[in-house]
Amino acid sequence: MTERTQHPTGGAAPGAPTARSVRAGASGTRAAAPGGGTGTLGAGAAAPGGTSFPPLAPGRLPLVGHVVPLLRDRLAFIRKLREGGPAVRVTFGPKKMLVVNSPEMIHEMLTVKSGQFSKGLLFEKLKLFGKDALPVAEGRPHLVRRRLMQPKFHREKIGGYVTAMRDTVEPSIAAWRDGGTLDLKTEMQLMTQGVVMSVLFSSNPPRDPALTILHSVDSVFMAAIRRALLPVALLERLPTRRNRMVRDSSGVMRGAVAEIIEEHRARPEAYDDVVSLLLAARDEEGQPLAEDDILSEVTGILAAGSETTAVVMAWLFHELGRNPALERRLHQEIDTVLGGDRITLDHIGRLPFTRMCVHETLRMYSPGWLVTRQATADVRLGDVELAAGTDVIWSPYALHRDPAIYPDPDRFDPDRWSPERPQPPKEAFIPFGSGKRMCMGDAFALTEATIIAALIAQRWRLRPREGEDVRPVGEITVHPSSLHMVAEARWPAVAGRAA
Ligand code: HEM
Repeated sequence: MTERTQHPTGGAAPGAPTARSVRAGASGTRAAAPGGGTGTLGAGAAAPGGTSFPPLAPGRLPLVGHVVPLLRDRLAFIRKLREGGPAVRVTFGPKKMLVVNSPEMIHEMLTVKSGQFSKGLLFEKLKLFGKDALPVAEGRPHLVRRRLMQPKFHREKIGGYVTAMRDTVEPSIAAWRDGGTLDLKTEMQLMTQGVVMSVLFSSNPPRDPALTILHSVDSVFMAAIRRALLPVALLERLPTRRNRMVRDSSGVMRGAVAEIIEEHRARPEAYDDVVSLLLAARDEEGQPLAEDDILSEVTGILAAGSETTAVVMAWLFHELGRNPALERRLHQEIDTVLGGDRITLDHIGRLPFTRMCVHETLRMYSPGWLVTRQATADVRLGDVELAAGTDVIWSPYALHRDPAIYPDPDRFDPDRWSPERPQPPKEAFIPFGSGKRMCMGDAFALTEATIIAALIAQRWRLRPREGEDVRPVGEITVHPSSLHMVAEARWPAVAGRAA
């Protein structure tokens, strides 16, 4: 597939249609082209003032729009849209959306023009986790919450989490059986959920209750992405079995979080973590946060911080499993720097190849394949005018696999990140987003990923399971269709020894 259409500088690729109209379609607004055009583009001159009208993506059917290619393969669909140039229009039934491909336009939207955008459709649906949780809150409530929570995520603070992160994941890794088969995505989910819960909420439930929480978070995530892409919102309100399951899952998840909060209330002196911070917070009138707000916030952090890092770790070991030469380099680095020692903060800065592997996984398998925004006012992005109400999509996954920015984008090549090689422009590598809504857990995630990678590589080689077809699937994150790997002890004498 030729995916390349657009240069990182945002210029249209050879063969991409030339724009001539002025207004990108907002939901419910007719996308009018001057001269009574249909809104689709033919070759034409740019409108006066240098405004362009994004083309409609090919493959649209009457009534359903682009639902068919989307249903067939979400990730292939979103990547293919890059062929349409810097921005392209899609429709899902009556929903009209603008997909922004150009790194410069994405950057503009997330940074200098962020005040003219709300988080949009996907995050509306993610309110299933709590209506004002940090990742979905808007305006002043968002700002206040972000300022409140930020101290727990500062880079300097993260160094203090290293021991707790290591101690949380080490026992599970040490308990793997030599020759045993692992469901790697679930293993990683349990580990990253465990890290968030123990480091930020001082709670580390045993495997079975942890699995229950995991499944309920998964089920709510799946519902959110499905609902965001559903052509008709009404369907999510019907009393179907699926919708009832979502409500039940949400109840399970919030119930587990409520227990943690209750324990913190009962013994406040025993804790100094995110939950204590929320319990101690006072608003401008000196009032504590409402119980429901605390619940939403804790649930939001749990959801935002577990699945993302988990899939990155699963993909990292999948790639190492099929690239033995890279795996050997990782093992060499770990053996040289750590030897048989337990990882500490001091080691983390001395693992450049491990960090490059994490970076390359974040590029190739950026967990966010679909991020939304909605224009809250008429706004211009690049040379495209968006009417207030326009729904926008951008895709870290598609951006990071653009062959014009990353040659041979489907090849796992950690050396791309070597300081000797030319680096992509900073707007073109944004797995954590950018601007005021940028991931608050970026440093947390990178440290955690390095620790997990090092701990696994210190003890194990993870071999692909024969005959397994591992494909990326676009759910809330880009996750493997199925990923089982066989654990082979690197040092059989110590592999089974619990930490
Ligand atoms: C590899 C792991 C991760 C990736 C790739 C990732 C990615 C992202 C992205 C792309 C956003 C911004 C979405 C947008 O612009 O609309 C975001 C937001 C957020 N992330 Fe992460 N994330 C990761 C891990 C974490 C972790 C570990 C935590 C916390 C423990 C976390 C907490 C958050 C929060 C609270 C927000 C909302 C920030 C705001 O709206 O102000 N993330 N993340």
